[in-house]
Amino acid sequence: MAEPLIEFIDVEKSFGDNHVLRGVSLSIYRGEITVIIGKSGCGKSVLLKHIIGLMQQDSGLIKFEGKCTDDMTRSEQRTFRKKFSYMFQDNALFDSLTIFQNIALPLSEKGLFSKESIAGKVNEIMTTLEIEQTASSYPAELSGGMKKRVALARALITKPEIILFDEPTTGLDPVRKNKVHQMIRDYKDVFGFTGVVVSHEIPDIFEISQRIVMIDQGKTVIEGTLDELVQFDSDLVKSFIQGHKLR
Ligand SMILES: Nc1ncnc2c1ncn2[C@@H]1O[C@H](COP(=O)(O)OP(=O)(O)OP(=O)(O)O)[C@@H](O)[C@H]1O
Repeated sequence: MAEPLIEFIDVEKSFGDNHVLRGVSLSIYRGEITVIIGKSGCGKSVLLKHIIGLMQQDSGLIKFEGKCTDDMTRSEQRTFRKKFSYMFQDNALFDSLTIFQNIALPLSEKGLFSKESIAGKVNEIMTTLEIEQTASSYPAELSGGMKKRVALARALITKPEIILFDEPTTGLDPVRKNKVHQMIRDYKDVFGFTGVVVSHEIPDIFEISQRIVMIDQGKTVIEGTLDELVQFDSDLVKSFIQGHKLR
């Protein structure tokens, strides 16, 4: 099998007495969508934050393309992390910017595009996500579902190589939820990005993922394809894939 793009080996993380990650090992492969599932509070968001460098593990190794992050210079880590885009669970939109400006921000920060080119890209993605009518609104004026789509547009606008999605469809109605899943799949087919998705949308999310990682009690219970998961003889795994949302 190909070398993982991102690899966790026995990663541990505690917050005071709260031992959240107790030895998480997993592999993320290039061009695949990997979904991370597990009970609420088991450490899925914490895991994503380790990938993007917002948190540092207490022990264990995190590798990017075979190289330990601990052995990288800060500049090497920055270079790798520039390939990432992150869609936060709380959307993390800037309240003082309009929706248009929020979506345009990652492009204008790069300083590589003309105003016209940025406007074209932003308008295109807003149309695809059916939020074009919100361009001059502010985040506080939008519903939760609309804010999700704005955050999704902002994560996709730079066409990043790796996108981390933290519950991209929470709070959306079933039609919009399917649309977002479909969009993630379509974008992956067109741009070939690598996706890591934390989701409670089981089993719907399995339709767009090639690899599933399940975390329980701070450890990886299983990782593999849906077929491999189905074969796995564990009541916990079975109840998850049968659609129980163990919240
Ligand atoms: N910055 C932090 N400081 C202290 N504790 C934290 C911090 N971030 C997360 N935690 C704790 O880590 C645990 C795991 O949180 P996390 O948000 O990763 O769970 P999750 O699996 O993503 O949950 P959910 O499915 O509900 O979003 C929780 O007990 C949380 O309180």
